[in-house]
Amino acid sequence: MNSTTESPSDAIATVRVIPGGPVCGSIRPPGSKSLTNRALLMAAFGRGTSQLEGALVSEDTHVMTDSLRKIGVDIESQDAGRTLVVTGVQSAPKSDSPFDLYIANSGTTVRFLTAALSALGGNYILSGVPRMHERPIGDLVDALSPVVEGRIEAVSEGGCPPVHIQTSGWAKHELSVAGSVSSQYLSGLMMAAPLASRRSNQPVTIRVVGELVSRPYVEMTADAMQVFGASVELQWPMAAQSDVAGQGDVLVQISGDYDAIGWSIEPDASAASYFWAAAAISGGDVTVKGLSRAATQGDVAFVDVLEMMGCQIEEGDDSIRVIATDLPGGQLGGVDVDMNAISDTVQTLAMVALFANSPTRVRGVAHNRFKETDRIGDLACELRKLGATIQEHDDGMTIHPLSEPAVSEGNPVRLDTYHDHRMAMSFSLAGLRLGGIEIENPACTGKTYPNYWSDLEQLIGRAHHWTAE
Ligand SMILES: O=C(O)C1=C[C@@H](OP(=O)(O)O)[C@@H](O)[C@H](O)C1
Ligand SMILES: C=C(OP(=O)(O)O)C(=O)O
Repeated sequence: MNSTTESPSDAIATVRVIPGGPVCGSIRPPGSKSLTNRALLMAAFGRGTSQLEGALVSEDTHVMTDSLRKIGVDIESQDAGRTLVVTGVQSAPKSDSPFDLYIANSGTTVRFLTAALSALGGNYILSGVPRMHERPIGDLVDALSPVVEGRIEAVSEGGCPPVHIQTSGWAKHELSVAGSVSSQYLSGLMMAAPLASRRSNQPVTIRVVGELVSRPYVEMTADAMQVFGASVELQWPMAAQSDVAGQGDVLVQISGDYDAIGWSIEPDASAASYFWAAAAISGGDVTVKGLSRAATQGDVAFVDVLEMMGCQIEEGDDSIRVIATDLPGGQLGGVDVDMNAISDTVQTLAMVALFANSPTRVRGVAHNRFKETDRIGDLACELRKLGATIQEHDDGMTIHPLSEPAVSEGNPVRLDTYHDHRMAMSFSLAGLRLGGIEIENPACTGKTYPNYWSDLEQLIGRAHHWTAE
């Protein structure tokens, strides 16, 4: 076993975070994945040249930029990719054969591109890693099939990628989509709408049939579209109407087009959750810079959950600080919380919950089973390896305080990450308190946070232990 401060490459087999005292300090996470991929898409099809500052450089944004470049969008990269200068295209790229676009395991990329390219027109095949070919996109394809001039198909079993698109755009301007599996379908359709309006000169109306998960991401889409100059009217059903057929539906009306803009992208709030949780778990005090409660990203609400558990939250002009040095009764309390709106932070919360003095019930996240991995079943399986008692529910889980850990420095336990960046980053938090946690394939954080391990080392002030293959 060796100790180094370098970020892991694929040759690194495991990482161990060395437990220690309170984590105190401040950090600015890299740019938001969700905002970077939205901004790239709208700039790519906007009128003129946009400049995006503070962009995320990671696998999920690489596959978006690579795909856009492949179809003729000019993207100039400056400052190691953190500044992107994007010149938009307005018409379908010409090619005799389909454009083969590789989207790895990026949900935003495949869902946003599927909708946008079907509206732009052209011939494309979008494919990714094996897990991507198990992640549903059928509801989006079903929404587009009656609307496109041409054909669109998700060819893997159960309506999953690869996606084959051959269209000359949308022939209609009214669509219905289901939103119970992912909000990215609706976000994709919303962002594609201005491309369709260009041809028809008509506003586009989208109706969401039934439940819609991850609402803040749809609000983020609407906000970002407006920044780029499109007009978006989002109507949320009143609670009292939601039992009446057809009247409980979310309705979106979109008109206008995308202009070229200069835009500064917020730091990633889901990434920030690990640092806020590090304070909570270790009895520390951590400030995340560049985010406030007014951020466009719903995941800043993770600090509200930590507040319910007993942490103190302090908001600065451009920062949020989590203080856990003086918890009531000296301990975190368990919570019963609906995380439908902030589902990417469930794994983070699960780690904090292990160190609370009462159980934590997470509700409303059945859609977490369709992400990079089954983030309910697989998470429960790994937590049990640590000796935790976990109850799995259809819509979430109950995490009991870890009274007798089955892991220690002398009795190490290897945790699988399932190629899920959020598994790896979350497990590092348990490592702040428990010796012997070996996290397999730490390089998988590259999906959204390639420098996670070195940033964590810097914040906690001690090096991790790495083992090579
Ligand atoms: O629109 C987005 O940028 C995202 C929406 C969420 O997905 P779901 O809508 O599938 O929950 C989230 O989990 C994902 O990381 C990013
Ligand atoms: C669910 C996630 O990503 P995506 O759906 O964009 O692949 C995530 O980043 O946690």
